[in-house]
Amino acid sequence: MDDSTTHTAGHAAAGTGDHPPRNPRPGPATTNRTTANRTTTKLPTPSGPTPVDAAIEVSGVTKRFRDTTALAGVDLRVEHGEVVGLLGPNGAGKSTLVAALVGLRRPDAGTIRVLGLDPARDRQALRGRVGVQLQGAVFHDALTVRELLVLHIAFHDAPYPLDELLDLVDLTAKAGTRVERLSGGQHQRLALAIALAGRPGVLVLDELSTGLDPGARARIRTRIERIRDDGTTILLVSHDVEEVERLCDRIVLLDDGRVIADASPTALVDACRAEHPGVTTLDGAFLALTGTAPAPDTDPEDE
Ligand SMILES: Nc1ncnc2c1ncn2[C@@H]1O[C@H](COP(=O)(O)OP(=O)(O)OP(=O)(O)O)[C@@H](O)[C@H]1O
Repeated sequence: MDDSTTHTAGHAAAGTGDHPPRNPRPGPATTNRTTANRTTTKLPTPSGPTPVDAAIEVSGVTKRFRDTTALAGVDLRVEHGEVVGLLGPNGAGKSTLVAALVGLRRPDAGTIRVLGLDPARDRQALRGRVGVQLQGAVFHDALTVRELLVLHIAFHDAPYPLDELLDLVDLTAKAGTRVERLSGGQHQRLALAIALAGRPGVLVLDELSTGLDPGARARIRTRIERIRDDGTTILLVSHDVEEVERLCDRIVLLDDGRVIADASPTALVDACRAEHPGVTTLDGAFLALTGTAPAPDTDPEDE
């Protein structure tokens, strides 16, 4: 995937209307879940009056790859300024959904609107208004970090100054290093810098801190908190339940290409506990709801 598709140019700084203050939607409702091999679970889902124009609106989206259904009718709404975590087991459809959200894949059916635009059709118009950090992004290896960031900064109307951007992702000391010489974690932070360069109103982060050491992870999370508190809408795709719990207002749980839960972290655990009394943590709720909990240890002497 090239840089231009991985990351965006343009503008949308704070105060342009793309990201008013954070405004998570309160209030319980229910979502039913039925699968052939698991119990039906009722979970709270946000409710209440919905504004006309959300930052991200996904409606009835399906995507098939030959005999695999990656997305099977996904509905998702992310309000302006909301921070939503997208969780799900391997193969749940998270990356496929992200690819559709950033215009890299067209759904077979359903509609997607990001800031009111169709990401597949209106990619140019969304450049700079949506920042995207994808797993495994590929950049121009021969450029230095500074050169690459200067290039991306030039795409935007109201970008971060270079020094601020480098500091934001802890790469000041690596500004003169060629991209090919970066470690995996440094490369990941460079991808984040590129996603952030134009101060986007909507940020899609796919595995924000995968591959980062604990110190780098903590620093990046603190910085994302700052960006979140400025009112940026964030969709955070992650396997890291702790990270999602810390950063997100709401969690959308995807399994087998379907949304099986949509609730605040606390509401999700509480609702899950009603059917799985042992569940006390988000980790536990994830395992119970997705049916991925390991089988209890069996004592051979019992057999
Ligand atoms: N290009 C493709 N061709 C065929 N099948 C695909 C393709 N991309 C994804 N799939 C399939 O679609 C399903 C969803 O994959 P996807 O990568 O979206 O899941 P994911 O939730 O991101 O998984 P992970 O957590 O492992 O990254 C999987 O069954 C996967 O094998």
